[in-house]
Amino acid sequence: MTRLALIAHDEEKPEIIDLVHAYEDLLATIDLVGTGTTGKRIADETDLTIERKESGPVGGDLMIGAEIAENRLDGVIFLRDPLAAQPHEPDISALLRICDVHDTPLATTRSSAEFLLEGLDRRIDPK
Ligand SMILES: O=C(CO)COP(=O)(O)O
Repeated sequence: MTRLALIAHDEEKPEIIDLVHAYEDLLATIDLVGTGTTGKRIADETDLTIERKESGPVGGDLMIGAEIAENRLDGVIFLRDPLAAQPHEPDISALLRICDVHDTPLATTRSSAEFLLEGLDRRIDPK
């Protein structure tokens, strides 16, 4: 089954909730995993089931990165706040880097996330 990680910084959480609502039918067919707070918001505010790792700043980003290293993930949507420094910047950099190492599709903005989801949709259900 296709497995996708969903992560958003606090300023971007409304955006990821909106994105998830827009693609809820597709996402219901995908195995979802998220960082702690993002995952809780998705679980509380949609009908989707999502596995929750730790919160990003306390290791969640690294836990997602570990799944990439194990080739368990087909994609990562990580809506980052481009205007605020994060205390766990080294963990964020590690996650982005390991996506590059494994050529795991990574989207860090709304529009690129939509491209990623459309691509996963075509892969799941070729037309
Ligand atoms: O900080 C994050 C990503 O770097 C996201 O973590 P939360 O989903 O727990 O807020």
